Amino acid sequence: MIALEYLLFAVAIGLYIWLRYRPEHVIVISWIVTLIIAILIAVYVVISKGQSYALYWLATFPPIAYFLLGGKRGLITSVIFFALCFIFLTQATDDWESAPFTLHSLNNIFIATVALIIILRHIEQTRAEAFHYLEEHSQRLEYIAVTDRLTGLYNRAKLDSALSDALRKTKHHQREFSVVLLDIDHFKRVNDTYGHQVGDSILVELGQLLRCNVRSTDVAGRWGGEEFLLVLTEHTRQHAVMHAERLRHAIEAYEFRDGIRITASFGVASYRPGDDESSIIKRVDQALYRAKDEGRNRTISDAQ
Ligand SMILES: Nc1nc2c(ncn2[C@@H]2O[C@H](COP(=O)(O)OP(=O)(O)OP(=O)(O)O)[C@@H](O)[C@H]2O)c(=O)[nH]1
Repeated sequence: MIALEYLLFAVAIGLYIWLRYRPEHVIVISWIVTLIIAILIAVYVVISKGQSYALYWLATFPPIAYFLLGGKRGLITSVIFFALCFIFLTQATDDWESAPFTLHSLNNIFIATVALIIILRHIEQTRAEAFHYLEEHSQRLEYIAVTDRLTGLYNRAKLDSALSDALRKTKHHQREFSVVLLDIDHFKRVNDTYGHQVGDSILVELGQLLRCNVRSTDVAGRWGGEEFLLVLTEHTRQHAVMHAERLRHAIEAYEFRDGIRITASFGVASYRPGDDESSIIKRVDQALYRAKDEGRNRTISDAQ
């Protein structure tokens, strides 16, 4: 029996260590470990014939169950385990002639255990609430860190990291990728004519238009002022130019707030071996500059 106990104990420890490397099986392994520990404690109580030192081990079960199974499951498992142990021990006192405890002491153990379960439930609930609060808070901070406040698109910091990611993946997997830089034409006039607030609304609407027109794998963000950058993964230059042209027509056809219409100029640059962040941005900037220079409301690529 003792050998079996050691074996079960070793299995429980082994499974617990394995958990660290198999997080996808966390629930199944947690249940198995909890069950093994419940069996170990129950067997120990039975073979020691309910000696008081053995009964102390009962108190270790609720913390383990809460730790491994979480608040709700830990509570239910602890209650079931203790109800079964209590029934078993009450029955056992009839069979064990020299039972080392009285019903009174068993009641005391029962009451102390109920108190322990309630305290652990409270601690677990507080821990879970704190965890959810921190999780929500960190998601909110993460959102703020990568989002442009006005348009809700990604901000410059996120675009920088998306650009670095795209470059790394492209170099590693020999794939294509392109960037598109667009700038609203004569935006100063919009501000001067309708006011800065209307200008802001147009930037917001343009942000929504861009968001609806990029794939989930692409990244669209505000590069600064009235400039927006798209990082288009797995886009050849030809595809990126077509994409930019579609967007340009969509912007031209769109009726913004108060019936205002705007146009935008587009620069397109595609990855060339040896590129880094600054070289590809320099080319897309030059392409955009040429689009402006050649009359605006057009798309120019770094191959033209
Ligand atoms: N409303 C608003 N305007 C902005 C914002 N950021 C930049 N601008 C304005 O964008 C305008 C950019 O002006 P310019 O750089 O002269 O360019 P443009 O008038 O668009 O002319 P081209 O780019 O040459 O076609 C300026 O008037 C800025 O004040 C913003 O967040 N909100």
